[in-house]
Formats: sequence, C-alpha cells, structure tokens
Amino acid sequence: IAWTTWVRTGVLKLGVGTPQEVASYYMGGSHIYCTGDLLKQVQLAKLFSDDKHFVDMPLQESPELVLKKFQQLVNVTPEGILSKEQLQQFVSSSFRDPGQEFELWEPQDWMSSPQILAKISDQKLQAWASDLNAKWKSLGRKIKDDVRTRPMFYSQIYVPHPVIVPGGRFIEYYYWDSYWVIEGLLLSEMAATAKGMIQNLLYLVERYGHIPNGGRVYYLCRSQPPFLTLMMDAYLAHANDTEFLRENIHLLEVEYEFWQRNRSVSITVGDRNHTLNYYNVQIGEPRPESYSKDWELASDLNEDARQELWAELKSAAESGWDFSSRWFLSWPPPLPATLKDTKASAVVPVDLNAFLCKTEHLLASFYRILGKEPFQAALERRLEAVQAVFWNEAAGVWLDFNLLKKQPNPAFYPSNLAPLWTDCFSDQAAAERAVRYLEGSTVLSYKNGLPTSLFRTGEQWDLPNAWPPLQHMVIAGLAKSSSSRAKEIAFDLAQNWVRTNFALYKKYQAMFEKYNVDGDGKPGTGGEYQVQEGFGWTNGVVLQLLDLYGDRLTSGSPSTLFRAWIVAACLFLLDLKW
Ligand SMILES: OC[C@H]1O[C@H](O[C@H]2O[C@H](CO)[C@@H](O)[C@H](O)[C@H]2O)[C@H](O)[C@@H](O)[C@@H]1O
Repeated sequence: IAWTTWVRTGVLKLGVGTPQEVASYYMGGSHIYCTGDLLKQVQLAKLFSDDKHFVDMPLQESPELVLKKFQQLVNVTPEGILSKEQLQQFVSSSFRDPGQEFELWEPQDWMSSPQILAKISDQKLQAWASDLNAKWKSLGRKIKDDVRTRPMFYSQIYVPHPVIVPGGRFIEYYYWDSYWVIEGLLLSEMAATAKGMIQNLLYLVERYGHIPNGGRVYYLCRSQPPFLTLMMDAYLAHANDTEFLRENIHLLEVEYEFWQRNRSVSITVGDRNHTLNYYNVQIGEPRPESYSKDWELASDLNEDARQELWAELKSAAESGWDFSSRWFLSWPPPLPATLKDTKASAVVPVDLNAFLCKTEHLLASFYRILGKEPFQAALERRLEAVQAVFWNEAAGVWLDFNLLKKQPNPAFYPSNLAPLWTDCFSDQAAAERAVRYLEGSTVLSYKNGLPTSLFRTGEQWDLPNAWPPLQHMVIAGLAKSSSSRAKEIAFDLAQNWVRTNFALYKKYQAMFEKYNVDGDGKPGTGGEYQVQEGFGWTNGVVLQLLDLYGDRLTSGSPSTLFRAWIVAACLFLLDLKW
C-alpha cells in the first residue's frame, strides 16, 4: 500500500537513490522474489534448470519468518554461503511448487462452434481452428482468493478475473500477449472472458499506475508495449458496451500518462523539437527470473557497468523483444555483437511510437463518443514527429532512431512497418513505398514466415525466428492499404504463416510461441529458454488470419495424389491433341 501511495502521489521518482533502493521500493520491497541474499544464493546455485521456477514458488511461511530462518543459517555458515544441498533443503521446507496459486477454472462463455468456423473453406483448417478454439480452456487460469488475502506469500500479483496465459513456463498473464489473446477470444465469441482480462489490466493501472510486464511482483518495475487502449477498442468493436468505456476511460488515460511521464524523450530535427517515447527502465540488479544468466553475463564488469547493463536488459525486456540485435549498440554489424552490447534506452523505437499514436487516435475518438475533445492535438504532434524522426526517404520506410549515434538504424525489422498497421502516417503513398521496401530486400523469400531480422545473433528476436505478433502487424498493415500489390503480399504472408503453423501442429500436436524460418519450418530457437508451447498469441493470430482470409487460405501444397492426377490429365489432353 505504501509504495502504491508513493507512485500515486508522485513521491517515488525513478532514478532517485541507489539502483538497489529504487528496485526495492519499486518492487514492493520484496526481499525474497526481487532482491536480496536469499534470491542471489538460490539462483546462483542453479537449483532449477530455469531460474523462473524459484521466483514462481509460493511461500509456506511468512516472508519475515523465511528470511529470519535463512539469516540464522547464513550466520552459522562459513563465509555465509550455503551449500547447494543446504539451499535445496531450505527451499523445499520453506516454499511450495509453482502453480499452486491457481484454482481449476473453465470459461463459462466457451462454445464449441463459434461462427468463425463456418467462414473457413478448407476442411483441415476448419478442424484445426476448432482445436485452437478448444485450447482457450487449457490456457485459462483463475487466481485463488488466498493470493488476495495473503499476497506476501506469493510472487503472483492478484487480479480479480480469470486470465488466458501464454502457456509453457509462462503461467501468468503477459501484457502485450494479452492483446492477441483478446482478439482471438473475441473471434471465439468469448467476450466475457476478454472483458475480464481488460478489467484486470485496468485494476493494475488503478493500483500501480502502469501495467507490469507480467503478473508477478518481479515484473513490477517494467511494463511492456502499450496495448490497453487497443484492447478496449477490440472489445468495443465486438460488444456494444459504451458504459464500460465511460467508467474506465480515465484509467486508459492514466496508463497513457505513464508512458508520457516516464518514457518520453525530446529530439530536435532542424529547428523543431519532437517528443517521442522509448523503453527505459533505470533499475539495476539482475532480472530475478533470469538471475544467473544476467549475473554471468556481467561477470567481468565493474559495479557501475554491471548495474547499467542490467538496467539495459530490463529496458529491452520492456520492449517485448528480449533480446535482439535491434537493441545492440554496435550496428550496423560487423557481428558478432552480443547481448552485452544491449543499450535499449538509446533507441527510439518505431513500433512503440506507432502503438502510442494509435492510442492517441483511439482516445480522441473515444472522447468524441463521450462528447469531449482532448487528444486530437497530441495525435497531430505524434504524426508530425513520426514523419520527421522515423521516416527515411532513401529507405522508403520508417527506421528506429539511435539517440547516442544520432542516426537511424538502417537494418530490417518488421517493426519498421508498424505505422502502416496503426495508421500513423499522412502520406498515402506510404503503402506503395513499403511494398518496394519489402520487395527490395530478401525478407519475402522466407517461405515459413517473415523473419524478425536478418542477423543471426542467437537471440530469440532475430533470424531465424519469426514471431506471431510481428506477422500479424505487417499482414494487417498491408491488407488494409489501398495498394493491390500490398494486399497480395499480405495474403501471401498469411498463407505462408498459416501453412507453417498448421504443418507443425500436425507434426507435434502443438502450437509454439515462435517459429524458425529455416528449411521446412521448425519451432523457434535461441534465446535464454527452450521454445514454449501453448500458445496464447500464436492461437490468437491464426484465428485472426483465418477470420481475414478464411475463404482463400489452404492447409498445404496440393497433395501428391492431386499433383499426379493433374499430370495425368495434362498428358491425356496432350495425347488427344496429337
Ligand atoms: O524469462 C525471460 C523473459 O520472458 C518473457 O519474454 C518472452 O515471453 C513473453 C511471454 O510470451 C513475451 O511477452 C516476450 O515478448 C518474450 O520475449 C518476459 O516477458 C521477459 O520479461 C522475461 O525477461
């Protein structure tokens, strides 16, 4: 309660105090899940194959008691460092297995035959869509009331309504993932579940002043790409619920203000000053859920340098692209640049500003519905800034801007096309230019999906991975333009993506968080954890593409039998002719 008050009254200013103090305040002072010696010793002893496991474990006793018992052990241990066996014993007697904060829940609004199924011509795709519709049931979670009444026993942040989680190791909500999940739920005609997820995020805004990266206290110090207002728009397009908008529009504004107050930067172009937004988490210490990895990465750095690197890793995680060459300082390559080169707070990203541009656009139109007029001026300023800072006439596309180099990053990233999707441009030739940009690079030659970049860094947001949200943004942006070639490319990209996802679903009976564009198509690879199955946004994006092109998409190349039949028919016709 105390720290929420600090946020509300503005007393807590990021950047005041040591990184540890700020982290500790910001994270609600959790000396078990966010910072402190217990966290450090357990994570560095690598008790579990994934560091996230430990910070997801609920407590068996109060945090004060657990910390006291740990301190007693430390006091009687030479140099205060417990052995792996001692730590194992301590953790198993003081913590419970992850996942016990949830109770069984089946969505009440789930139905077996939503109307979208009837829009899909290909029988195999239709059956697959039916399977994906059923997956919402296995990805649904309801948080136990005990988390509300005894929050200090959990790292899970309580929210009042059930959620659909991504899946695999991600057993809590994630902010930007929820956008594609909600779009998918709406196509499955599960508007009540979708509304509940939006209510949860509004609850978090009311409580913390922003939406944390995910539903854990160790994610509190950072957000993720801002999609709350877009989620409200998606919901309103399916449900005539102006009352819900009226009751909550002030919270949409609070969330928008979080980005304006804490994540904005001024850039001068010519004699004009422009204000744009960036990802910037000035809080040190390793990420609790990847503690040992962050610790090892910084092992040869001095104290200041490692705190700075850890803050940059958090800024990159806030972007949702954790991690990527996009945040490396040493571009344009020569690679190998590594994760250590991450300097995300130096990048002013095209996509973040495109999302906020959409937010301003939507807030302006929401207020108009409610009979008020703010936000139009903010939208106009954003349009001007996006054109002045990001649009690159030579490349014919928008490019991220690097504050340290005072230059655009010339590399290909699907995010370069985000303004097309969010209508954040005034020049109607933009779509044609985007087509030429795509056709002028090699990215359309990848038949399993649009790659995340053209650099093989081993990080998950780079080649060879392709991610569902990025496919959707580019496809939807091209599809809505008036250019016929842009529409054709959009369809081809959708067809490639759906075929890849479908082929791997047949092979593994699973949907993955990301896919590998190499060869015949594989689950994604690289990064700091194994590719995960589930998967919330993947299912949402496939349902959206099937909604858009269900009458044209096909499940695979023509079967061998069909091809043999065509050859036989041709031979027969030739024979007749002769
Ligand atoms: O544990 C490492 C990181 O895991 C998350 O990031 C990845 O999964 C999220 C859930 O699907 C997704 O939103 C994000 O874009 C992925 O990169 C988490 O969000 C990170 O903060 C965390 O460090």
